[in-house]
Amino acid sequence: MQNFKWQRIVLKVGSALIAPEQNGCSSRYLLSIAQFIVRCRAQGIEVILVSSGSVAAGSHLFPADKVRSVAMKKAMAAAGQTEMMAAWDRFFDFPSAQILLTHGDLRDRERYKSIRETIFTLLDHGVLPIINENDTVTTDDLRVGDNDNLSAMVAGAADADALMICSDVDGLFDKNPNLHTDAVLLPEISKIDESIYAMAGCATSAVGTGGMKTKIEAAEKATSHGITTFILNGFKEQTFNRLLEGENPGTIFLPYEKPMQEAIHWRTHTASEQGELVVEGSFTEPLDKNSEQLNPHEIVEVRGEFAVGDTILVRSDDGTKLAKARANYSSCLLNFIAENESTEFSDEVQDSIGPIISDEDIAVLEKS
Ligand SMILES: Nc1ncnc2c1ncn2[C@@H]1O[C@H](COP(=O)(O)OP(=O)(O)O)[C@@H](O)[C@H]1O
Ligand SMILES: N[C@@H](CCC(=O)OP(=O)(O)O)C(=O)O
Repeated sequence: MQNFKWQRIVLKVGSALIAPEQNGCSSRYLLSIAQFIVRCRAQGIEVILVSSGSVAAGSHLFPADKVRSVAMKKAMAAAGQTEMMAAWDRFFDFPSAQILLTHGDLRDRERYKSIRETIFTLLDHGVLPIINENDTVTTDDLRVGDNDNLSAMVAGAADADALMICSDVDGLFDKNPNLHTDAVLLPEISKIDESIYAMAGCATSAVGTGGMKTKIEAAEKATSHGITTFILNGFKEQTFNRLLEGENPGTIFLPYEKPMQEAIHWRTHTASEQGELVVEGSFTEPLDKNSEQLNPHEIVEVRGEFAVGDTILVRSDDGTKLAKARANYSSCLLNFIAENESTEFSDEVQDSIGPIISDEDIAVLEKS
């Protein structure tokens, strides 16, 4: 028996729970999840719902006998999203709000802060945020691609205490339980490493995206921010009763004892790098204390094209990933000053613009 004390939770619901027959939305499994949301709110726990299912819900509106192009899947998402919102709304006598996001929104620091403020304002006014990826507008470059990772980014943005990923299996098993009858459920994970990822297989349902791999990635993102993460079976009503009784009905991933601060967590797990700065190997530790000392002649290579404000990966010349940082210079200007032999010129530029990377906007990475 555990004693859970949550103030704010993010509940992620997979497609198989929304549209088990891919024939519009079904209330079959949503009722017990909706009741859980109502009971949490009655106990003063704030809830944010991340709901998949728009593609599966919209599927029945399009011919099944044709190959489904990307454009058709986007159309299914657009049509299914309204069905999915309507399906949730039927259960609640409080208002809900739809938020559709892409990775392009979350990795931009200003838009990320704006999303945070909107979520907090909705919660302050008793409105249930229902979040999904904005599948209709995403491109390969802009998408998160799966709602497990999206829900972990949302949990970080919302300062949640717990992330509950509701799926079609009881939790994480040592191998895929849909393929191996002897698979064993792992009730508690205290450290996520390669051995945990090695157990994760792909989705086996027609509607799921990412399988267990993306759920473990989500758990890693969330627990490093101090957010307890669960993988749960959303098909079973008892899952939610047990949670409310303080029991773990699935797999619990314990939070890091020393969670990352919000800005560092965002830079590490949500912002994606637009380019790379390869620096001399001598320029290493402690990077978060001496990053401002980086001088242009220690730059070995500028990779990719990036603008001021983008996130860049700082790598040492032996290939080690050192940090993710805010680019205070565009790739174009950095190339120019790195190639210019004159120290006087680079000093002048730095006097006017400031350091190439700043101690305030850097997330040092574990060496890899
Ligand atoms: N080690 C594992 N433990 C549990 N499930 C696993 C494992 N490896 C692969 N899976 C698969 O992951 C699926 C859940 O992921 P997915 O279909 O993407 O669900 P959702 O739609 O809820 O996100 C399970 O149905 C199962 O087939
Ligand atoms: N954004 C997509 C869901 C993508 C996704 O991650 O699905 P799932 O693995 O079922 O959580 C949709 O609404 O259909």
